[in-house]
Amino acid sequence: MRVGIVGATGYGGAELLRIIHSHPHFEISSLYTSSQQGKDIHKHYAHLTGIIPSTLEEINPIKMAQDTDVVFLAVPTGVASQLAPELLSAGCIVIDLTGDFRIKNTEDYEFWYKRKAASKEWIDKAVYSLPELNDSSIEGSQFISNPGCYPTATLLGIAPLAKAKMLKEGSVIVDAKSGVSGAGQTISLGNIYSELNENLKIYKVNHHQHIPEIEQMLKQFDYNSPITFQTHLVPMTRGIMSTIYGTAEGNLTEEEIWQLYKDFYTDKPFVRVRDIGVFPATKEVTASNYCDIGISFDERTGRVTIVSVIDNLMKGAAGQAVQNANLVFGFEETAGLKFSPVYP
Ligand SMILES: NC(=O)C1=CN([C@@H]2O[C@H](COP(=O)(O)OP(=O)(O)OC[C@H]3O[C@@H](n4cnc5c(N)ncnc54)[C@H](OP(=O)(O)O)[C@@H]3O)[C@@H](O)[C@H]2O)C=CC1
Ligand SMILES: CC(=O)N[C@@H](CCC(=O)OP(=O)(O)O)C(=O)O
Repeated sequence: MRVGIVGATGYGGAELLRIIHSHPHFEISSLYTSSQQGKDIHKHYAHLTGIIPSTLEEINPIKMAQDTDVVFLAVPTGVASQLAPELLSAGCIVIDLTGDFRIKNTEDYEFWYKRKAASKEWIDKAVYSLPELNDSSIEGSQFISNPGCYPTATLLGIAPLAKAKMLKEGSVIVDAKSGVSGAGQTISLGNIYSELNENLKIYKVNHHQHIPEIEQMLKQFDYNSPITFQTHLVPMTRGIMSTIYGTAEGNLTEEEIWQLYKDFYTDKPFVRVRDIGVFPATKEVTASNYCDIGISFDERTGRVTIVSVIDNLMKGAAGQAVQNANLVFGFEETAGLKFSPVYP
């Protein structure tokens, strides 16, 4: 299958290139840019020298539909709302990594993202796919909305308890932390070395744009309360740790809660539930598509602590996008994604 990538010069795009380069069923066909037409990709990314010889092309939906079988959009949020409908109308299959089509309620999108929503017609056509939590097959879908990085880690951490209706309404608090590549390659004052090094910062307090995405999915599990969700920037390149607190209902023991998680993810190749009392670190999933989960139940307080880690560029973005593309084309879910984490 011929793959086109829009935003190949960004971090998500670079990670897509790394995966697709050795994918058994996909091949890199065309790379598209809004600012570097005619340049070779290795002029932007020297690490790709001699590996991926490809010249960046201008974005032209009609030609893209002819030249590719699937297009990944690794562009800033706000860009896909215009671009995706043009590509879809031209006949492309689109996997969108941005936030533009995840939130089904346009008022919610505009409130949290502070920008105009995409057209409702296309939002309704977009299939939001966090593969481990999908109720039905996405094979044959034309338009996939790939989940956000924090929602992926958080929802995989909460889902088994929430779906089992064992989380007390109003009790969920999420304390999440991300490496700096989560902000992409765009330069900003907050992301320069002297601001980040030996520093820990909370940001977007009570206003993070991923809150409605998480709550939208929790509603599908019949958990209807708002959540408290905070995000922190950590001086590391990759990784997200989402630490989730919630009050457990149903008088289960720690072992029973752990078993619930083991059973829930038993046939899910990318989710690894750790043994009781063992908690994952971000480095243990670096550069892989795994989400690792650790669980503890405090009988004194009745609260469960769940720790969920991912690589934001992999399971949080490009890895999950390829996992979704595999499912759309009916390939093995793990095709091209079987590599182990890079450690140390
Ligand atoms: N980084 C992460 O961990 C995650 C990112 N995402 C989402 O994935 C998307 C890509 O993120 P990321 O790779 O980090 O971002 P980057 O800022 O690293 O890259 C974005 C790329 O988009 C291209 N671009 C910019 N403006 C336009 C435009 N008007 N039209 C077309 N292309 C444009 C640029 O390439 P060029 O100038 O060559 O066109 C740029 O390289 C974002 O929507 C982000 O929210 C989702 C989950 C996690
Ligand atoms: C570290 C960091 O800045 N992370 C970004 C993740 C943004 C992202 O992935 O945006 P969408 O999924 O909403 O498009 C943030 O917290 O906004």
